[in-house]
Amino acid sequence: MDENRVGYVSFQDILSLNQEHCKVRDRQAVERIINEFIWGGPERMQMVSDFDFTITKQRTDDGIAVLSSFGIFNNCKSLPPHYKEESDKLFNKYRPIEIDPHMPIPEKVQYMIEWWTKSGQLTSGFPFDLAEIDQGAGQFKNALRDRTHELFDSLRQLQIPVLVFSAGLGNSVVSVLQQANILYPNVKVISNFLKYSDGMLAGFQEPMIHTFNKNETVLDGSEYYELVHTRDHIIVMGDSLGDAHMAAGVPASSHILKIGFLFEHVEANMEKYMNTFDIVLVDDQTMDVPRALLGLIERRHQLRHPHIAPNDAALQLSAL
Ligand SMILES: C[n+]1cn([C@@H]2O[C@H](COP(=O)(O)OP(=O)(O)O)[C@@H](O)[C@H]2O)c2nc(N)[nH]c(=O)c21
Ligand SMILES: [Mg+2]
Repeated sequence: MDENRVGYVSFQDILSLNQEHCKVRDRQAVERIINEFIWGGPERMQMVSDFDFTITKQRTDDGIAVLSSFGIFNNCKSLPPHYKEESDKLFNKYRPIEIDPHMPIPEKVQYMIEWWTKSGQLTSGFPFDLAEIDQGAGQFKNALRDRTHELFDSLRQLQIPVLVFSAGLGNSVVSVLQQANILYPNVKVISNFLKYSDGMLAGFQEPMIHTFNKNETVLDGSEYYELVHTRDHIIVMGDSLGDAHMAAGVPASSHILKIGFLFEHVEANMEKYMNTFDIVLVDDQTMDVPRALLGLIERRHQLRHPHIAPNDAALQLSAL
């Protein structure tokens, strides 16, 4: 990408990337990739995002804790008496393994398969009304990052496919997105969905999505893969280190920009986040940075296709 090319955008001109809480290890690399995105246009873009604490906030204005997608389910009133207790036992056993900094990933994978399998077995053999999830999820439709609606509107207008990846419970994810009115046709949720047999819950549908296969390799051969595999400009967003690998499985030549939202134990985590994500946003509860990037892509797109009316004044360069 030639820095002298007309329309080349320099890092220092993108205001949202120059904010104090926006940490970037390699500004030149980020500048280059953003310019690739701008020149490639919306047709080459896709977005891959984690759900829990990436689309939902890590910290809310009113201090109310946001439940994870599994948390929304576990909170449902009609679950059998010992469900929560048993589920907590599994959590207390496997969660430390999941985040153990010393255990090699292949070893962890076995444990994660065990965890999701046992959780599926526990989530079996009793009736359950999905409306309960809707009730629980409804509380969190307003706990999405500020300006999530604007982000999803732009993605829809630019026809950029969005993959929401969650190793959590898909029914909760879909319910929150639906009730927030952002589950547009360009948005696809890949996650674990409840299965029913003879009116009773029967665990989760295949394929199992756990922490370490939560990436585009699970899409192989699917309809969605066909839709996105030529889109080699990818924005990845997540709040956990593992989320940075969600685009694994896309062609090696792809340009991937990784945005990480860091909130807890900022100092202890900073180095790892900086080494893992291209852009680290510290306690940023908005979608302003991804919106700014889309704004640049959209603006160039409009210059090339002037017959397309600007659809969101807030996304013009002057507002970035
Ligand atoms: C099988 N299982 C996995 N988890 C956790 O759910 C998370 C879902 O993974 P995720 O959606 O990829 O990550 P995020 O929540 O960081 O956005 C995993 O990282 C696990 O820690 C689980 N959490 C609960 N409460 N119950 C479960 O059965 C269960
Ligand atoms: Mg998350």
